[in-house]
Amino acid sequence: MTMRLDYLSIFPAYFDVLDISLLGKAAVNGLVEVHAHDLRDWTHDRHRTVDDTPCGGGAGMVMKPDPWGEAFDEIIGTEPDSSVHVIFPSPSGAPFTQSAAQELSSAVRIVFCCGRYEGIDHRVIDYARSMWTVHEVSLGDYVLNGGEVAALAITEAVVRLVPGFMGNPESLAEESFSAGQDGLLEYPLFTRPVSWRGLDVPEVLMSGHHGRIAKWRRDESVRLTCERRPDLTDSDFGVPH
Ligand SMILES: Nc1ccc2ncsc2c1
Repeated sequence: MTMRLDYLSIFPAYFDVLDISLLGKAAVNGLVEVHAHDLRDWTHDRHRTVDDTPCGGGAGMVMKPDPWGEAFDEIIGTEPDSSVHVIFPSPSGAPFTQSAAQELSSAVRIVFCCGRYEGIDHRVIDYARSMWTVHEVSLGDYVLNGGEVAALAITEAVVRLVPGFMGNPESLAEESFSAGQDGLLEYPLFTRPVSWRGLDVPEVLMSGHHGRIAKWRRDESVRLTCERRPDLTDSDFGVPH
């Protein structure tokens, strides 16, 4: 199954980066198909206008609904289809999580709508909700200049989970937030040399004792999660098992 990814933006060149690295390889292998579109291609005035002043006043500009609607008609179609996932990155969206990435990794089509200015006329999102499966998602409590960087981050989080993308899928099971880690943060990692600038690899990792190594890793994951992400822990995690 090929996953089709579409990106609607006034800066479509942001998505040229998807031609390199693993993502580029996935496109070559037919795992994913990437299409970036310039929203201004669906404007009809000399200045290719995509924004206007906000109704009700206020600072900044709002993205007009018309270009989005015409772009949707051409790129996605005019018939409702719940199998199409439309993502609006937004500071006011729901937090994007690893489980959301996992769910999206089985999608056949994902369309990223990258807003700029103060945002997109809300009727665009309402219309999309009437037609497709819409996700308004935030990457964190900070504001970027537009949705493009967020769309790239979400793309990487999702595509790396597509079956066949990662050479060694077993490595996914041990990552932070993965089910294999019980949603905990990943333990610290080490490799050779054993001693480096006076800093040594923890002895337990060189012991060859798999039970002790597994316990050390679990304890470290619980410790790190309790220290850095108490929001991810519940009463059970507080006590290393
Ligand atoms: N459209 C837009 C603007 C800012 C921003 N910051 C994080 S996601 C996002 C999306």
